[in-house]
Amino acid sequence: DNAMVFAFQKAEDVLPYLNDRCVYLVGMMGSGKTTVGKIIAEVLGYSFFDSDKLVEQSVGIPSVAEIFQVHSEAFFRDNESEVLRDLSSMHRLIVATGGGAVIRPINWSYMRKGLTIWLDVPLDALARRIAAVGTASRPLLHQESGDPYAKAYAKLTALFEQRMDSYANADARVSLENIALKQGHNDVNVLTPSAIAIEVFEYF
Ligand SMILES: Nc1ncnc2c1ncn2[C@@H]1O[C@H](COP(=O)(O)OP(=O)(O)OP(=O)(O)O)[C@@H](O)[C@H]1O
Ligand SMILES: O=C(O)C1=C[C@@H](O)[C@@H](O)[C@H](O)C1
Ligand SMILES: [Mg+2]
Repeated sequence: DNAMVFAFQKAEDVLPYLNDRCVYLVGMMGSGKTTVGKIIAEVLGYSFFDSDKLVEQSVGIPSVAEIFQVHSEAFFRDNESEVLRDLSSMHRLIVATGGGAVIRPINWSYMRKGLTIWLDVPLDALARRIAAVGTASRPLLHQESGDPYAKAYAKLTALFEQRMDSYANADARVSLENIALKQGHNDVNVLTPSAIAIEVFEYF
């Protein structure tokens, strides 16, 4: 599509500024770190890593939800920090971090070696996206009963309250609300992942 063609062009312009550094995408669950990160990596010719996936591989358990169940959130967080430490010694990577990676200061000491970008997405849009795919893979949002949208929205609100100052540590904030407004829309859902990737390049 057109946005992808434009993203490839824009990538060529911004590559010299990035200068082989890694890019860490931070943001709430469902903000698009994995989806947008893969596109950014593709157009830049960088390698993509998802820290949640790397933790699953290093622990030898195939899902974050099971790691939380079999071990604990603390065990997951310890492994997440080790993964980020290992990635921080590499170059030319796009890293989708876990939504909670920002809460540990040690993780910032690793991520600061590269460029950190906060994908800031309104909570109602997050809850809508997550309700559409179900909460089974996101243990902090999972609920056995009730309306998935309402439950996800309530939990996301509580998490965001605790974490917003930590997300704000990022070098840049990419606000989907602001991008949509700039383009004359009042719904962030019109923004495609490739259009968002292009906006991220503004901060390189
Ligand atoms: N721009 C977009 N428009 C519509 N849907 C999107 C957009 N970006 C991502 N999504 C959808 O939202 C859901 C969450 O996206 P994604 O998995 O990339 O988020 P994430 O930030 O990696 O979340 P997590 O922290 O839980 O891993 C996915 O189902 C994805 O397809
Ligand atoms: O926001 C969070 O705390 C999380 C986000 C996911 O990426 C996973 O890292 C895990 O489900 C926890
Ligand atoms: Mg992800």
